[in-house]
Amino acid sequence: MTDAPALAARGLSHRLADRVLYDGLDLDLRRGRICVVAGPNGAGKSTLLRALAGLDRPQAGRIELLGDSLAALSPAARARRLAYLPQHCPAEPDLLVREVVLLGRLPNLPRFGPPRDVDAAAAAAALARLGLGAFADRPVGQLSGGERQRVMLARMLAAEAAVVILDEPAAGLDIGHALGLYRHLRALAGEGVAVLVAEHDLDLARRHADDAVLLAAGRARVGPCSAVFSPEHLGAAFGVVARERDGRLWFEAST
Ligand SMILES: Nc1ncnc2c1ncn2[C@@H]1O[C@H](COP(=O)(O)OP(=O)(O)OP(=O)(O)O)[C@@H](O)[C@H]1O
Repeated sequence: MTDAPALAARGLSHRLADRVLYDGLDLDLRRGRICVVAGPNGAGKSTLLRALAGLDRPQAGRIELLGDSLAALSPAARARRLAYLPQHCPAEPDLLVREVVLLGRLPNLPRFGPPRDVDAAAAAAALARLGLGAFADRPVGQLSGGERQRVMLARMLAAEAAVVILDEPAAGLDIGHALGLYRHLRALAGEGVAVLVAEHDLDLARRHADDAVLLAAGRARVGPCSAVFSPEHLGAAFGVVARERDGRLWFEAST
């Protein structure tokens, strides 16, 4: 693994008509590491993730993906390097689970070419990894919300991208599957992928992140998870009283 970040953002800014979401934000995503983005509702997490994924042009700043300007890459070239799982990810309900997962290989296919053996193998591996083998031939519209979320995760894994960006992937998952999700993300990181996740569950975030971004009230704290997600910073960001006991966070409404 090289020391160069897989994705490097410098000076990112985003302003709404009436407020700033972030201004001059610098962030490096490194292979082998999980970075978690947290912050109150409306703080700008999804906005930041969309910019880092190349879906929206940042209002200011620049982003490099594996050494190239993100803005200069074609959508297909970008998607071969970076996979993005949005917060709400619709899927055609009649498609079979195996077909949805195979769609994750689209950026890798030769132009107008059918899936090759290598694509089928990557999709099958992603299905197996998420424990979805038994669902492979079911229409995705028949699955529960949590099952569908795992299918979308498998679709993202099938792309075999160097950087993965996930917007609240644990939302709607039971605790077992949420922990399983982070186990998969840690395994991905162990394979040299750079992982960025927006997460509302601060205990999950603190347990699994190496690095962190805390967005609140127009300010971005960026750095090692242990420093950024301190009780003091979290309490201030969410407007609550935060304490740490036995390594766990406890929150109370501030009076
Ligand atoms: N197209 C848009 N035009 C104007 N404002 C927008 C637009 N998209 C998002 N916003 C606003 O930008 C702010 C940040 O939205 P964003 O979705 O990034 O927040 P978030 O931190 O992901 O929130 P949540 O935790 O609720 O998912 C919100 O106040 C939202 O209303």
